[in-house]
Amino acid sequence: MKTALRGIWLVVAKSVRVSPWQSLLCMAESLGGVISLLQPLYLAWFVDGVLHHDTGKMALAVAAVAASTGLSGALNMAGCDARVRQFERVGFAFDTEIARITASIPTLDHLESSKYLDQLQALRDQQGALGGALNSFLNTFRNVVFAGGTLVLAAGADARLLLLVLAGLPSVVATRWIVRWQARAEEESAEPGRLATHLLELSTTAGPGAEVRVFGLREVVRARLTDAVARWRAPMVALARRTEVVNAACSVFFFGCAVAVLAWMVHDAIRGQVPVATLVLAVMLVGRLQNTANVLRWSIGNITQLARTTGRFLWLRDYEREVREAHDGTQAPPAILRDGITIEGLAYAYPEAVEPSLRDVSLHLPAGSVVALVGENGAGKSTLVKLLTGLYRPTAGRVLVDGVDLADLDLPAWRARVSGAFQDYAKVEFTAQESVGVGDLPRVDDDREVRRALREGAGEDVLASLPSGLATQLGSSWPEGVELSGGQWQRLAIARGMMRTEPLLLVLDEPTAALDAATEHALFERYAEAARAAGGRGAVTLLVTHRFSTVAAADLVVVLDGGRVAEVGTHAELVAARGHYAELYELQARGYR
Ligand SMILES: Nc1ncnc2c1ncn2[C@@H]1O[C@H](COP(=O)(O)OP(=O)(O)OP(=O)(O)O)[C@@H](O)[C@H]1O
Repeated sequence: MKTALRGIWLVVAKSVRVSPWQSLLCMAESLGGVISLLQPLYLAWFVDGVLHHDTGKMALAVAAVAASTGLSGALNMAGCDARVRQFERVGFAFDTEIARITASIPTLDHLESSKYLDQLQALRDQQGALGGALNSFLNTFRNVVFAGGTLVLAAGADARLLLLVLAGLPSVVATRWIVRWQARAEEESAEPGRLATHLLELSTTAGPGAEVRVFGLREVVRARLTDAVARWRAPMVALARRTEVVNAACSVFFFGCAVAVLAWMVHDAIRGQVPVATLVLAVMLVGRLQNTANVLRWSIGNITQLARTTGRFLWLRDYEREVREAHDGTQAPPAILRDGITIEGLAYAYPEAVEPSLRDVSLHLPAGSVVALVGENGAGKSTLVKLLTGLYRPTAGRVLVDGVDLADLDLPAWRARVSGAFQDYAKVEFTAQESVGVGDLPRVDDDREVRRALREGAGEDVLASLPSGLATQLGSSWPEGVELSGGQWQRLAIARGMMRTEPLLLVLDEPTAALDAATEHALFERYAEAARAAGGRGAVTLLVTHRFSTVAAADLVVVLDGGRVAEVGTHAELVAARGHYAELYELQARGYR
């Protein structure tokens, strides 16, 4: 109930914010409903006038029917029109807000959890549904007003008619089941729905298209897609079938009761105990009373649906607030690093993961140092990088920036002092200038800076190959857009990471995997030189790589193994120690001989 009230308040407040005047006009429909409510009464007056040869009463009844029909028709039309318009505008306002909230959640954890992804999928699947929630509320409001009026009219005509309200109760109870089935069906559909979207992407986008064809996966993908779509639709189809059966049973029960009550009243009318006008009114009201039962049913259904839809939105909003509050640090990051970054007992487990991916990691990354992070696939390197950049919240332990806990720092301000290139780099399909320039938004239009970043990020060749230079639109799906190779996209991502000139933490998480070993080595040497030259700022440069030739140039090498720190030292120290690092280094060196 509390969720439903919160949901109603949410949609009504949004509607008023979008347009107070249209919101008011939407209510005109309910007023029209109230006016038309009294029509059976006018008909009863008319019948009474006929029976008692009272032309005045007949004329009054006709005038009342004509006036109420005209007025309620006009109000209905105006209200309905306003409602349709308002419903779209409110839906759009909510969809925009969902996009804003999703993008502004400062961490990435929610995008790694299937529970959160299912909720987001349900919100995305039901695009415009929050506008529909306003519609549901307005319908419910109109229906409840109408139902209440009908009940008053029925009670005034003959109390036995109220028995028909009881006859409608099974359908009200059934609605609660239907709503529950509906919720379960939506939940059951969410995961296969995501799978179907993923498979559709696999079979219709160019990127995975090559592997799908080379490995002959078309049939497998098609079969899985058919299965996923079937699993996606099946709960809904089953729900529709069950709902129809239950509804039909409820209608049969109601009409059985209605026939019995009317027969009872006819019996009394024959004996002169019930006036004919009342009988006419009763016949007219039977349909409306069934409607009243349906209305109550729909209202429960509508409000529960509204509560569920708005509940997902409120969940998203609350989640964003919760994440923001968990990162409520306000301290500004230091202008320069003096001590460096200290990691104390850090652990991280991905949402729903059984085992933590990082545990008990303690390290000191001295100010001004170039640190190489190595380890086999799945050792936890990228996870550590994301914790240092504040993209994940540690499960345990902390990260200290010059002695200040990262949790106490203002997260956006810390992010503004972090730069780099990531393993899952983004293909930003803007112009080349913007694609690189967004690495430092205030200087996105500064083409000298963009060219410098391209130079430092080994992206000059890419620029030279673009037909309109920095003005070239990237991405073949856009008009005159140019597609780039994987390595070219990656170089642009590296250049983007070079846009900020004063980072305190520069992260290079395997940004060079698509480059040859010599280019990677040269690039890293350049980073290391630049980092040492900028030693006054104390920036820490963190390079994640699998190439040991590159690692040798680092001041400090950290070896991760199974989520723990296995070794720490300089390249020379670790080779001399003849441990895991020396073994991996020797293996790779042998490969090059
Ligand atoms: N989104 C995720 N959800 C659950 N587990 C994850 C997720 N991402 C990574 N992991 C797990 O965390 C562990 C560490 O992964 P991480 O990506 O940090 O390794 P890595 O050392 O960077 O590997 P690679 O060299 O392959 O990039 C792995 O066991 C991986 O399965």
